[in-house]
Amino acid sequence: MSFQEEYAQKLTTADKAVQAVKSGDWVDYGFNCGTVHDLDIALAKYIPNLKDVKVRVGIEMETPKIFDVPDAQDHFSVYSWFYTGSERHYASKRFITTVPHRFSEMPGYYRNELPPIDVAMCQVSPMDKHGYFSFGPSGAMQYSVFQRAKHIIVEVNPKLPRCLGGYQESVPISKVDAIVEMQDPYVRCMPDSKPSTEVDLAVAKQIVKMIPNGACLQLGIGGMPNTVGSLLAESDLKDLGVHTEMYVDAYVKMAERGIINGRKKNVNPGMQVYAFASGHQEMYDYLDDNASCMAMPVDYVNDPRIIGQHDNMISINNIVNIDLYGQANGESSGFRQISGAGGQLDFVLGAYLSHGGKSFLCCSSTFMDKQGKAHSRILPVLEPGSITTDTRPNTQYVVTEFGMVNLKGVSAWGRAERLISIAHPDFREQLIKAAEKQGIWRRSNKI
Ligand SMILES: CC(=O)SCCNC(=O)CCNC(=O)[C@H](O)C(C)(C)COP(=O)(O)OP(=O)(O)OC[C@H]1O[C@@H](n2cnc3c(N)ncnc32)[C@H](O)[C@@H]1OP(=O)(O)O
Ligand SMILES: CCCC(=O)O
Repeated sequence: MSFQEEYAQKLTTADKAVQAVKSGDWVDYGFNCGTVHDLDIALAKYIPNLKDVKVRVGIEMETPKIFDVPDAQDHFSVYSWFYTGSERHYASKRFITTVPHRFSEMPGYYRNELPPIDVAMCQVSPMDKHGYFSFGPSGAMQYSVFQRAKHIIVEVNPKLPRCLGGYQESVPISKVDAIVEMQDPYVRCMPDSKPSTEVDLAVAKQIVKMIPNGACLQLGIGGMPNTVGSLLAESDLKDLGVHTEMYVDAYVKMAERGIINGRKKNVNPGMQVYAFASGHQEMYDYLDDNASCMAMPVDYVNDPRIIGQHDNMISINNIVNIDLYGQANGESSGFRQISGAGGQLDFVLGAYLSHGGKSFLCCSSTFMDKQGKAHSRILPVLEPGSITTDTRPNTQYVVTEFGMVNLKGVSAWGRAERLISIAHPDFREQLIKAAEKQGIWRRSNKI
């Protein structure tokens, strides 16, 4: 049978395809812009017939339609690898939970730890002449999701870029059980980022000064890494490389200006290596069939041992807050889950293993709540419920608009002193008093 004949045989409608889902099943929805679209609409109609379905999602750019099913918790629950606004805003409905993970380990969870997925679905780009569907910008762990899945449905999106890669970036038609074609195709984009503030720029400028020519970059999710990317795109730096979990818009600008060429990369020279890509249409167009970009599984990209092999690896990630011990929280506000750990710790660890490498955790010194009250992001201790994404010995550079400190090898006294020095001046006295009470303050100027 030719690939085209096999395609025709497996082609079905979204409404029929979702009938493969039974009560009690584990369903995987894809993630990022690879989250299914027409299949989601169909399942939202069908799922009220079912009970106890468990659906895995992550990095949702649009709220899945199943979230709006009436009495959702009577029919299914959602396990999110990484919250965005969708999960945050539905959290009170109690059908969503998060799954703590280190992203580099996730393919292993699917292969070895988790119950096999009963019905696995994701978006793919159109089949190539060899019978393969590309996972597009959302490869990362999709191959491992399919490895033990009992039933596989792909949703073909002709607008999804075909992302070339090293391995596990695509699936052959022989492994697929059903094919659905997206009716009004488009690729989901990240919401437009808020314009950079003076504070973002003050943080970004300090980091950019620390980046040498020939460095290899990882920019994390969120406002500040984004601002650093924009500054880098306008900089005179040379011969930068990319080895990053998440490919973001700023890399395109840097590559088009010739700032990124990967010439100095000692691993995968010349290639921009990434696990998934989240951004806007221009970036997706850039990635399409681009032989200088390499989509790789996340257990390769985020493996700290691989990250550490890159000389001058520069990792830049955002945090929600940090305490005077240097414990950094990148994912929650007390008990409220905001996002996820993703690959933050993978890159913090990997960059430190790199010859000349540095990891930067950044945040504004204060956070303004919805009532307009300012709160310090540098705290005496993390609030109850807050998650320690990076434990204290792993934290290296911490940056706010008031400065940058390096905590590696620094004592408890020294950490408190350094972190207070980059806190907002309005909070420094309060922090000193708290540090005294906690027994970690001595005007010592000792490390
Ligand atoms: C995908 C990846 O893993 S890339 C590799 C690295 N991985 C990571 O860095 C993962 C951890 N980091 C992150 O998730 C992000 O960088 C964050 C959450 C730290 C910052 O992301 P941003 O998009 O800049 O956050 P933003 O400032 O828009 O805030 C997001 C939400 O958190 C809330 N928030 C942020 N800071 C605080 C705070 N100190 N206290 C209370 N709430 C807060 C905001 O109000 C907002 O909530 P809302 O949209 O429901 O109103
Ligand atoms: C799907 C999970 C993505 C992440 O953890 O960054």
